[in-house]
Order: sequence, then C-alpha cells, then structure tokens
Amino acid sequence: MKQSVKLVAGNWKMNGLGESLAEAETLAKALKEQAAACRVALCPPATLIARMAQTLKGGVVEIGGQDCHAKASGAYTGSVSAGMVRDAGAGLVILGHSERRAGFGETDADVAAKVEAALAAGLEPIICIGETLQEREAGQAVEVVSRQVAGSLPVSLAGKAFAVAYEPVWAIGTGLTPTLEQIEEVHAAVRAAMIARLGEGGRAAPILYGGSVKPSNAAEILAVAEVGGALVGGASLKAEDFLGIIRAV
Ligand SMILES: O=C(CO)COP(=O)(O)O
Repeated sequence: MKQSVKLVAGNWKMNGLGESLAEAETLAKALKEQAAACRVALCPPATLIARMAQTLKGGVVEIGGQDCHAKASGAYTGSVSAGMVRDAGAGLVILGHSERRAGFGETDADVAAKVEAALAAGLEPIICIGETLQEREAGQAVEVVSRQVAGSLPVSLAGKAFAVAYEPVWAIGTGLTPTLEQIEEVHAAVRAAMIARLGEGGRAAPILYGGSVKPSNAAEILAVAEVGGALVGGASLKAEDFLGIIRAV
C-alpha cells in the first residue's frame, strides 16, 4: 500500500496568550532548527497565524488554521474564511474537529462544505473524525467513522492533498488511548471508507491518529499500519514534548 510521508501537526486549540505564547514561540523557534524525517505543522489560533508564519519563515515547519467558514466572504460576523486563513500564512486547515462538532453543532455536511472552501482557497484540509465513548462502548466505532468519512469528504477531494485525522473523542485530553489493535482496526476501516468514497484518490492521503499522543506513546502508535502521522493537542504546546514526538517518528 502506498504511504505518503508522515505528518505531525500540533493543534494549539484556544491557547497562546501570555506564558503559553512565550512557550509556544520557544517551541516554534526550536522546531525551525530541527531536522525532521516527517512533515511538521503548527496550527495556532487564527490571530497567531501571521505571527507564527513570520517566526517560522524560511524553515520547513508548516502552518495550519483550526477552522474556516464555508463561504468565501460576506455577512458572517466573527468568522474567518479559508482565503483569509491562507492569506495570513497557513497552508493547511483543521476541519471538523470534535470540539467544533460537539460545541458548535457542525455536521458532516457542514464539514464537507468547509473542505470545499479550503480546497478552493488552496488549503490542504485535515478532516477530523472519531467516535464518542458511548459509541465505542456500543461497538459502533467503525460504523461511526465510516459514516463520517462518507459525509465529510466531498468527492472533489480525489487527487488533492489532504489528510484525515482519527481522533476518538474519549481519548482527547484524557490521557486515555485506544489499544494499538483498536487503532489499526479503525484506521483500516477509515482507509476502506476513503477508497469507497474517492476511489483511487482515497488511497494516498495520510490518516493521522490524534488523542493523548505524547513522547512515550508516539513511536508505537506511529508504527501501526495505516497511521500516517499524528494530530497533537496538549503536547504540542510544550517544546520538549512536541520535539519528543517528532523524534519518535
Ligand atoms: O484534539 C486533539 C488534537 O486535535 C488531541 O488533543 P490531546 O493531544 O490534548 O489529547
């Protein structure tokens, strides 16, 4: 099976003010100097994209947004379009994170519309999917992520640069992770759903794992079949932890 180069992306979420900004900038500068065997991206809050793009200029570390609106412009107070995210200096954008699905009511159709907007703006989307604890316990994890892939990935993605991130909701920020067998099972199902949706165009895009990734578990998780990288939350705010994860690839 064709595997693209691994991608390790840090999702800073709504962090990056005061002390956490100082720490994040230290990390960004350390990353710039670091040779990595994988693609590395940082996804700061929208207000910090331009600043981080400046800090990381000339290096290999990429920048991503955490969301964008589905429309290109207009009367959408408080929103930021994909074109604006791109213009600020990002090349990627996280879409459909479970915190947006749960907290802002985003549906698969909303996510698919945002993916179209991201592609139109020249951004590489990282499309997040993942089951809740209740769904996992009901034995529905594979069914849920397969449905999310079918609903959140527009067919126009075939042949484009993008990634899918499998983030079990119950593993985010909890310190809990699925077993390696569970990760392998879901990633295989996600790949099958991507191929069912996009044909051959669903074969190459990396499927990242996200949820309590840290230096101590990164190597074993990233070695699982079909794990094409990691989407890292908490540990991406600490230089030592994020660098440890990158070294583990
Ligand atoms: O939500 C995540 C990344 O998008 C994962 O967060 P944690 O790494 O903090 O569990």
